[in-house]
Amino acid sequence: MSSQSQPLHSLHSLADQLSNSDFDSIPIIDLSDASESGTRRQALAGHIRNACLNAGFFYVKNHSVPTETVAGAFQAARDFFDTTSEIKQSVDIGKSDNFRGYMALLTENNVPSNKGELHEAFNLGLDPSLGLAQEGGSAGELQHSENLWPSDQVWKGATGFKQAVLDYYSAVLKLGQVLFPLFALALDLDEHFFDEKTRFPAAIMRLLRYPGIPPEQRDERIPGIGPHTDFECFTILCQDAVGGLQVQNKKGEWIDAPYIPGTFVINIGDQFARWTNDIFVSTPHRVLPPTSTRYSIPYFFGCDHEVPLIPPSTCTSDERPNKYPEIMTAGAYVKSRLDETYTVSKVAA
Ligand SMILES: O=C(O)CCC(=O)C(=O)O
Ligand SMILES: [Fe+2]
Repeated sequence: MSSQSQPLHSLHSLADQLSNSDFDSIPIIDLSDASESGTRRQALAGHIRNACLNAGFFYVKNHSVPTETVAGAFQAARDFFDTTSEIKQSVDIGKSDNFRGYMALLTENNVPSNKGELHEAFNLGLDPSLGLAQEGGSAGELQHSENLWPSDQVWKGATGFKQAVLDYYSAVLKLGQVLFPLFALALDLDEHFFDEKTRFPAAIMRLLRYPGIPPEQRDERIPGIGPHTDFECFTILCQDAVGGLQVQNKKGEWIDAPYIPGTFVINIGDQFARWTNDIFVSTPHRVLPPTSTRYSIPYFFGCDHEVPLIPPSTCTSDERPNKYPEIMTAGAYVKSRLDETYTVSKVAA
């Protein structure tokens, strides 16, 4: 099906109505109908629309990413973070021009008045070996480039690690490509609206490990990850069963986003909020330091770097003029946000 979608309800009136309501839980959306056409697909897009206009967060089930692929990625994360600091330092983010590689504990800080965050990370982007990355890009934009992989010489698990991580990366990339047309329908756009804009998607993935600490040793200024919004269009997050992720509603209350087996958590990022003239909401979230080691894998999905973030016609009106008249490309926007957040690690590198 490719036709311009029929509006589900008036997008603007629903956006106004939902911006005046609040949420105290996060909806679970069944993606079984993602491959359907007609009314079932429209109904699915309607559920996604309500979630994006209200909480900015939802779970998806029946997403078709194989369980073994997810388990393989978590095992790879455990194996990597359990190696030596020498192996981790061999791929330190300080060696990357592009935010790729390993970040040690406390080197990230979403809230400048804090003292760092209690997680370590391994960052990667669209890997050239997948044959999808675009060369070059304009000055000031985020560039596609090589990832930093540990070599076989320093770690005998290196090849298996890369394979498991890229298997997961490719599977979640496909899920992102299933979601973009549904977001288009949710915005009353032709479902192919994003196709040309996501040929070389800015898809940055992170393996995260939060060490467990006893509650009495928690320092308020050292969160697991401090309150923040994500930068890209949307995030596909897989978390283990430990818990600690919380989402802030409009009243300022922190709502738990617990582990639900077999699901991913999807949340809207600032690029989508800006692009949709704030019809989609990008919601603050944080992770409390867990009492036992926690692993998670966020995957940040953006559009091609050179795409200008101009709100589509369905997102503006006389009553809702464009709030962001300064036109930025997606790549320049994300780079400016990464530069702000990653100052700590660059100084430390
Ligand atoms: O670890 C999590 O559950 C959330 C991570 C997160 O919010 C992020 O990396 O942006
Ligand atoms: Fe986040």
